[in-house]
Formats: sequence, structure tokens, C-alpha cells
Amino acid sequence: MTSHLKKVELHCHLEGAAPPALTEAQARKYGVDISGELRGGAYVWHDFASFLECYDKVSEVYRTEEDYALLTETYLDELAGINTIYSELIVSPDHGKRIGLGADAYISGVCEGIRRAREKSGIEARLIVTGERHFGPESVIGAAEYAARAGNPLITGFNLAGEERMGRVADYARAFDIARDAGLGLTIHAGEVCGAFSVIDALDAVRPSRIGHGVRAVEDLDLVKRLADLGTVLEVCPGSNIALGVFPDFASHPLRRLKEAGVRVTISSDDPPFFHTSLEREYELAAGAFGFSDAEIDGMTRTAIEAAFVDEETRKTLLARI
Ligand SMILES: Nc1ncnc2[nH]cnc12
Ligand SMILES: [Zn+2]
Repeated sequence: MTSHLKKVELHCHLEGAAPPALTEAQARKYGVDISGELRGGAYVWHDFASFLECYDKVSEVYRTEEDYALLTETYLDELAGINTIYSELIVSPDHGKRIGLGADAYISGVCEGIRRAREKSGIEARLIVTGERHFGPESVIGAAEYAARAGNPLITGFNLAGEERMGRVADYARAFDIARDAGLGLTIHAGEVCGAFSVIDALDAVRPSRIGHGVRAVEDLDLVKRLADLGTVLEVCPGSNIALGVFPDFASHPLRRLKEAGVRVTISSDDPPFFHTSLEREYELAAGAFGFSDAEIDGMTRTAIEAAFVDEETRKTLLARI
């Protein structure tokens, strides 16, 4: 049982956390036929590309500032209910633009959701703006420019997500320069759908302090050593990896091997209902399928706080709670 453990999540895509029941209600409200993407209370996809299509379609039923406030508040309330003290949400202003809401109103709704949840439970949250590779390099630069000039104290990081097979990290390096210059924390999806080379790309072109997933680094032992030596933190999402077929089962998942090789690992849920998981289940898997002790799990939670994109005062306060 891990219900007594304090929890932290560094890697969850906001629209990817949308509860199916809420998405159904939103679709009804806007008269959208979502039956191709959501059936019998479950999101419908069959591979990584169709997952991304499903994700983008589901996002389209969240259309107003209030819709985003409700989505954010709902997810953070769920996290707070399982003893979570800190959450970083990956947000995509491009999704706000695509439904005509605009980036400012999108972010403003998300911030209102954070405020409401925090008022009830004290849960702390920050935003990582992401560019989506499949929307093209120009849109990724646009997302970085938006994050850099937003001047929003809750936006503390920049990420690159989406179709990992599209382009190489170097094609997006300019966006990371913009984000770095603005003082944002950097993380990149790599080593999830693509192999170890994508993690090497990320380190060579950007050298982020964290990598989203990064688990396929295990295919290259020199790279594993490089990650350990650099202290790069991996945002590992085991349930997502199994659902997407990155590894066939938890027995072959490299979380424990990476940890034992000295890589700094943390646990997150990625897009929980899409992958039939939750942060609660990921912590349970850490204890059950991976056999980590409470002390080891607390250690990973501490690593997550050490790597969090927060000011030092907040980090200290969070660390004191573990
Ligand atoms: N697991 C994932 N990988 C890349 N992009 C994503 N966007 C939402 N979930 C993602
Ligand atoms: Zn992700």
C-alpha cells in the first residue's frame, strides 16, 4: 500500500488527464460526436500516432476558460485526494489556439483551476508549456516565445512533446534557447517511441536537466552512465510505456535497472485515463511490480522535488513535507 506516502508528479499532460466522464459531458454540451475517440468510458486508440490523434480530438471539447479551470481543478483535486503535494502540468497553448480560445485565456483558465484546488487542499502546482513536434518547428518556437514573454509566475518550464519520430531535437534547439534565456526549466520527451539516439540528441542539442521518459536509454549502457554522471532526472511513466507497447510488460521495464545504475528516476502518469492508469496506480506499481520499499519510493519523490521547476523557498517547503 502506498496511500500513506506523500506524492509528487512532474509529468502529466493536462488534456491527457481529462476524465472520460467529463469529456463525455463536454462533448454533449458542445454537440460534438466523440464516439470515435471515446467508447464505453474509455478512450479509443491503437498505437502512438492514433493516441496523439485521439488526444488532439479530445482536447477540442475543452473550449472556454471555465472548461480549462474545471479540467485543471478536477485533476488536482484527484491528486490531492491521494496525498499529492506538488504537480507539474504540461500545458499546450497551441491547443488553446486551435479551438479559438487563445493562449492567454487557456492559461488563465488553467491558473484559475490551480487557484481553486490549492485553496481547498494546499496542493502546489506549476505549468510546463510544451511545443508539439507534430505541429511543426515554427509552432514550437511560438510556444517557447509565448512561455518566455508570459511573465506568469506559474509557468516555470518548457517541454517538447508530440510525435517523437518527427524531426530531430536539433531542429527545435532554437525554441529551447528562448526558453532557457527566459529562465525556464527544460525537459524534453525522448527515449519513449524512439531509441537511445533520441536521448543522446536531447543531451547534445539542449542538455535539459530532465528528460520525459528517457527509458529507452537503457539500450545504450554508455548513455546510461552519461545520464547518471550528469545527474539528468528521468520522468518515468511505467503505465504509459506498457500501454503504448514501449516494453511488453513490467518485468522487462527498465525503471529498476536505471535506478540501480545511478540514474535519478521519478514516477509520473503521463496521460492517465488514456493509459488506464493514475498517479495512485503508478505508486502502487512502484511498490508491487517493481518491488521498491517505502524508503526507495520516498527517495524518488524527493528526487522529483529536487528536480522540480520551482523557486528554492517552495522546494524547501516541499522537501520538509516528505
Ligand atoms: N506520452 C506522450 N509522448 C509524447 N507526446 C505526448 N503528448 C501527450 N502524451 C504524450
Ligand atoms: Zn508525456
